[in-house]
Amino acid sequence: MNSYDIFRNLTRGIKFNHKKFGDDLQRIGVSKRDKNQEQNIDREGTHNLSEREPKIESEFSSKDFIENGEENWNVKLFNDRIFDSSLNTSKKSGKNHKDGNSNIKSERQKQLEMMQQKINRIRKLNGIHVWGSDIPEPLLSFDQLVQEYKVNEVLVNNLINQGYSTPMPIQMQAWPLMLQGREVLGSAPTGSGKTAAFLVPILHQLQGPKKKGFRFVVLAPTRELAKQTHRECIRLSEGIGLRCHIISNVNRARKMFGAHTAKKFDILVTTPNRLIYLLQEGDTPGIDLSKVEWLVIDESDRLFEAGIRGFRDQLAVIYKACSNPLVKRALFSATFAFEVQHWCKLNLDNVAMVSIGARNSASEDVKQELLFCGAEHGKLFALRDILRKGYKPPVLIFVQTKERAKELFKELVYDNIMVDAIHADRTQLQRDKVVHAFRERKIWVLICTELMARGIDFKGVNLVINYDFPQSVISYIHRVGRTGRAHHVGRAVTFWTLDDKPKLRSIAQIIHNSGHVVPEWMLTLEKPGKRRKKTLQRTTPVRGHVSQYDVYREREFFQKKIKETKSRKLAKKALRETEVQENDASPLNIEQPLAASDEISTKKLKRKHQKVDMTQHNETKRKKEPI
Ligand SMILES: Nc1ncnc2c1ncn2[C@@H]1O[C@H](COP(=O)(O)OP(=O)(O)OP(=O)(O)O)[C@@H](O)[C@H]1O
Repeated sequence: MNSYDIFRNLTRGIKFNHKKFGDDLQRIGVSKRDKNQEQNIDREGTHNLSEREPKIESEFSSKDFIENGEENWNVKLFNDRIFDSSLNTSKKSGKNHKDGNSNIKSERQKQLEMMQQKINRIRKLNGIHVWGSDIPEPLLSFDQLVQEYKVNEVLVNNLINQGYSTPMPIQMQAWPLMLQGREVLGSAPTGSGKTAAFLVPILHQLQGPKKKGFRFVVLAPTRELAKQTHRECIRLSEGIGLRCHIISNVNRARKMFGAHTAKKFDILVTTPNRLIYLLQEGDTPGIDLSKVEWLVIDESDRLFEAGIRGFRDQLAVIYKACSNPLVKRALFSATFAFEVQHWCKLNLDNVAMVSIGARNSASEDVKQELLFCGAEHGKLFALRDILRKGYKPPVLIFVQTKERAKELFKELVYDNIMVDAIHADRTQLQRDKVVHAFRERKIWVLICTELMARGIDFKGVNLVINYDFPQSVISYIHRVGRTGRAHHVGRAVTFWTLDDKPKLRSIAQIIHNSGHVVPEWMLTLEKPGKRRKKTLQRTTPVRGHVSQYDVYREREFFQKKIKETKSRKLAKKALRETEVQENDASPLNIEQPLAASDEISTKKLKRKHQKVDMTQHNETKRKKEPI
């Protein structure tokens, strides 16, 4: 239910003076009643706004918003719908309307219609899809920020100093919405400026430092992304005086944010885990979030995931800690989960949803291809082949696990390539150094795990190689999105083997949808059933070793183990046999009659001993013989 629904329910049965409130009623979609309606209403004695009002949820449902992400999706605004519907209801009312049609469509309505058409055109041109009530017009230039929304000029200059000349589509629509204080769910392709889309309006609204404590919190799924957002925040707020902090060490942060010192800061960028640690450890929370005015969840679908990978439980604790009743929330991501959308509709106040381009699609600026490598060891040949033919650094290579990252690193480090690896086993300091060196172009090829798949903005990555096939479509979109950012062109090559065939169709479809060529048969592969799809999403194929050398080494290791265990078993057996022999020789056994089975086993033993004696005899004989 949005604010207009609430308004409609509250005003049920109330008659409005159309002369006085004409403009407002028109804005929320109540057309001037004709005579028939007037009579009906009088008879019923009510003025049921909700019945007259087109329900946006049913006409322009969230499903439309999500599913009609295709190009032919006709963006219809809430106001547009209302306007059309007011005309439609008048048309339906028959004769009276025919005469009065020209009166209803007043000059002002015509102007409104034209304006609306213009807005629709802008949105269509930029692939902007919106859902919600009363969505403002998109901004087209930075000047509009200053002139219409009175945004701090220092902030706008900081944008220009970054080399930005015009707003990106997500910024065009998210800026006016957030500047009006609206809660937003924003989705736009990778590398399309979502960070600035939420930073600019909030930095403006904070109105400089206020010594109140944290008023703006940004949550990011990884430390690397939090660091990047923190840096961007400092860059954009330069000259405004806002103090931005990132939690790198929780113990230091605890001392820093104690009840008094926390007042020094305005903005906090962190991962949910670190914040939770501060909120829950000890008797009193190590951080006060009661003054938070804006809470932004970046990579929202990742943070909303349930289970060990997700942060859903942590988010609940953080929401609770942001106890300011006026706190506003905004969620952004390149990929869109129905669950997040559903949550937003239920929990956010008059939420506005903005989506750029088709839902869950890879960036069109990335040239994507699939490369069949046969089996696991074929990948290393393929990779060396790509690197040998010539490549333009920086290059990112994604692998499935940290073990594989280490193995691949060992392989490439001797190939005369400036290569390094980043994964969860490396210390924070090492990770920071690697990221820094990669940004500085001291490292040409960076091997990484899923850790670096989301949000990280390395300028000018030319090539992304999915050495291991991604676990899901979502993972694919984020991984290849590390290149082709901010309208630069990039390339992504995805290796696949027969083990990856079950997931091939979905990834091929994504590549096909973004306008790149994939073999036709891949698109017609059988779709997995619902249950299979779920298990596929959760599991990854067990991959062998990266290098053939490791395979041999492992085989040798196991063969040695098997030999060892065999010889151990034999030794044990021999020991047991000697024990039996000793027992046989004991006077106790001579006295006692043997059981039938014992008799057989002793017979067997004797035969074996005889055999052993014979072989020993033969060997000694052979030794004595001249060669
Ligand atoms: N208006 C703009 N004009 C030009 N470049 C911009 C603009 N806004 C942001 N950028 C640049 O675009 C790049 C990508 O921005 P950002 O990291 O915010 O993308 P994103 O949409 O958050 O990507 P991801 O989904 O991968 O997190 C950055 O290098 C940023 O500096």
